[in-house]
Amino acid sequence: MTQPERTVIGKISYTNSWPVYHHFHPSSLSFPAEMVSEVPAVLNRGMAAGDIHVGALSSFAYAAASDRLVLLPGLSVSADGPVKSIFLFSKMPVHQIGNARIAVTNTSATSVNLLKILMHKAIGASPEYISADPDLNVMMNQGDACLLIGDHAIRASWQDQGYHVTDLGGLWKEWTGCSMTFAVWAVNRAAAARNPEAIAEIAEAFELSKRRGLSNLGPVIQEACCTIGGTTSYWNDYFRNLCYDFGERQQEGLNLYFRYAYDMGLLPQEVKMELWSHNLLTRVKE
Ligand SMILES: C=C(O[C@@H]1C=C(C(=O)O)C=C[C@H]1O)C(=O)O
Repeated sequence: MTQPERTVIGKISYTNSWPVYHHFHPSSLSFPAEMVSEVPAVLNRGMAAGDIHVGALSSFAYAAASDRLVLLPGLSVSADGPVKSIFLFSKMPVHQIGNARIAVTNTSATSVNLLKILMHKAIGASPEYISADPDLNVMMNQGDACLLIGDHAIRASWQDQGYHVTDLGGLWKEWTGCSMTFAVWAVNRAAAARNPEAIAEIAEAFELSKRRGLSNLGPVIQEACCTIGGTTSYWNDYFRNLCYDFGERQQEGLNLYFRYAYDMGLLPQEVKMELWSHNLLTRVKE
């Protein structure tokens, strides 16, 4: 007898996604599944290659692989203003960056491209970008500014080094008036076609986990305090500031980001977002 295929589910290792994953247990699913917890760049590669079948990834990476992926509805990591964990640290004020060198974290896709859009279109700067491991001190030795995301950005923001600190979610909101979506949940089209029942079960389990996680953030906050540090009130503010839905407001902001990314040649094709639902694909309103 052939072994049933194991469904591989991706999890963003950064705390920002924890409220959606806290009550999600692959062992409770009715079929064999395993979860891989990684930084976004690793999940992005796995989802594009088809090695990871379903889960969270950078919204930019979804767009780049949208011929192979469809979105799971109702899930994202978004912010309508400052995101509090995606920071540009710079030796000069952000509007004076000019053609300075910026070291960007190699763990991100969405924020690196958001930075390029903001620098070019909002600030009129033409910096040089180099990709680097996420380490504030090493990056600041390599350049005049650096971009960090997730827990690396949070930890770096706690060390006061006298740098200018710019929140990219805040800058995007100031410039466009829009919300920004950093992560989405997606499923591999072929995996969804092969096993729609499994994907339906996973989509429902994520939805339930998100609802439970957000209705009582206590355990997630405790875990964040223990593993990263910081106070209960810090993490309470952090999680409450993020939006985990993917409604019209989030879709509108993400569509605008995709349009700018395409204009600048960062994305090879225009993106028509498609939402998975049981045996049906729905196109997101443009
Ligand atoms: C809010 C954040 O969003 C993350 C940023 C990502 C990116 O830049 O590619 C990917 C996933 C998100 O979870 C963060 O990391 O702080």
